[in-house]
Amino acid sequence: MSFVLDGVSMELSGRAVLRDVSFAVRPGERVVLLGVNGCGKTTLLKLLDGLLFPTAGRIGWEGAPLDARALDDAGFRRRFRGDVAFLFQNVDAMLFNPTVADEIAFGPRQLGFGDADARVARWAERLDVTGFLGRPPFELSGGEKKRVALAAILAAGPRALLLDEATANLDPASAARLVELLGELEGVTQIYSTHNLSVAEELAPRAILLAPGRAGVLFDGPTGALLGDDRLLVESGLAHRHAHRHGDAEHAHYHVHDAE
Ligand SMILES: Nc1ncnc2c1ncn2[C@@H]1O[C@H](COP(=O)(O)OP(=O)(O)OP(=O)(O)O)[C@@H](O)[C@H]1O
Repeated sequence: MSFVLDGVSMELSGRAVLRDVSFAVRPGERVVLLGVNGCGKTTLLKLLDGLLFPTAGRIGWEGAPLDARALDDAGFRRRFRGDVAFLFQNVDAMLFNPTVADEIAFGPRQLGFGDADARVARWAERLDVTGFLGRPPFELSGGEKKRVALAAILAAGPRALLLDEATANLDPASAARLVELLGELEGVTQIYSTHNLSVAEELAPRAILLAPGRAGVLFDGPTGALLGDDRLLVESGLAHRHAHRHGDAEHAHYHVHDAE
């Protein structure tokens, strides 16, 4: 699945959240959107999911405009919603079935897949939620809910994934397993948002850096190159330069804020 943003700006309640952002994502590509809280990562993912429409500029999906008119068309909407899945930062908004098993089966059933039960078993196992299948999603922990929501999304076989802070509130082992699993999804276009620099390079080889109030993107290129660029990380607010003295010598350190 390909996506194109061309000069996209977004205002929310009269405030400029994104200004003149342009980039293209190729089919099967993996990209991580990086930036401090409030720089517009979630807004950008919502634009790519057709949940919001830009104030200026254009968004394309698979070579066609992604706008309100396109999504008014039932055929386009069915294709788009069948192919593109969004993991919300707040997964509570996504879980509404009486049991975890029903939650994971919901998408495959809606799409008329005959193998819904097999999909539930497969994705529950891969996301390590088999032990919760009979329980109501609302009583699970935050990290458990996130794994259930992802199993539910993946069971429906999306071809593009928009993941808002996918590893936030997962313990280190669960986060590592998730990153590994996402890396195994061949041919699925994946766009992540995170402010966690320590997972960025494992999530995607390409990073796009946003900063609040800045036009365009600060960086678009190899994730490793961004992580090695202290000046840019400081400029974006993801790291800060801290100078202090030992006797006559001054030392400068870069501190990276990558706590969840
Ligand atoms: N509905 C809204 N009305 C007005 N302002 C909004 C609305 N939604 C978001 N914003 C503002 O837009 C900016 C970008 O928000 P967004 O959620 O996209 O940031 P983010 O980069 O995902 O942040 P975080 O890392 O905290 O999730 C923030 O300053 C936020 O306050």
